[in-house]
Amino acid sequence: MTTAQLVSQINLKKSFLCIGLDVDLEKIPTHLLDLEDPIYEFNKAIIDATHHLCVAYKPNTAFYEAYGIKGWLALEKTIAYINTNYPEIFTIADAKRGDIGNTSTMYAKAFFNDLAFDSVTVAPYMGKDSVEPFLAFRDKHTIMLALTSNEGAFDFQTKKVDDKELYQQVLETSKNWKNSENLMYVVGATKAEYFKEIRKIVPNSFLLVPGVGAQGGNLKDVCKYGLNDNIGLLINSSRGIIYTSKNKDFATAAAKKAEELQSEMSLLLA
Ligand SMILES: O=c1ccn([C@@H]2O[C@H](COP(=O)(O)O)[C@@H](O)[C@H]2O)c(=O)[nH]1
Repeated sequence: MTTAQLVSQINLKKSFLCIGLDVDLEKIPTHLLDLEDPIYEFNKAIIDATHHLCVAYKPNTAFYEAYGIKGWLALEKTIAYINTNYPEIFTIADAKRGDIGNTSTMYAKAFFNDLAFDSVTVAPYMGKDSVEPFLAFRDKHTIMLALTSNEGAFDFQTKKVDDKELYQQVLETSKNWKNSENLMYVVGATKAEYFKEIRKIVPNSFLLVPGVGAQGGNLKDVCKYGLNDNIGLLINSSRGIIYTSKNKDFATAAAKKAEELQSEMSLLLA
């Protein structure tokens, strides 16, 4: 999916919501556990109930890898289900990869070619030659960690390097990499006070913003400086939406939560 197509979906749905599909078997309704593939059945129900309210889904691969081969198959089936039934939805593999060049190429092939995700998250720590293999996939998007939502973000990301904070260096440096127009960045909703500065460095880039909901981030605070002429934001909520109810009504309960966020977004876009 191109950025223009993503923006057009946002305008159509009046939503820049991304729903995180972080499936934990201990948190899903128990009646699903009797089924052949509970993870997939849970996702399918959530997707069918919420696809009109969001523009993106973000499975975090850890929640699938934790269940071994069954988990990976459920991930494969989930992304195929979205691509087949809701091709207008932007898909994000939250895998936080990045390695020496030839290894990164294999990661990129796994998520872009084999699983057919639109995008994958990568860590910038190993630098340019670890990220450019992802950027070489011109019709895909690479979403690089810039300033993360967790407390530990302050351990390194805000430390000064050559007079600038490390996350600023990451943003500025990456703009010069080959095919950098395919880059988006992760910035945590819990770091709302940094968005003004971040928008000075990357005014036009899309930002994937996790941390609304369970981590306490606030949509309005992020939008104050985060929105740009192209909207430029994908706001993620995972636990805050998908685990609203543990009963048989879990999918409609999730849709209700998603609708609350979508309504707030539609007002901010008006
Ligand atoms: O800085 C980051 C980067 C990634 N994440 C991921 O986003 C979701 C958030 O889930 P919630 O349940 O809405 O808190 C999860 O997959 C994280 O690994 C992040 O939170 N912060």
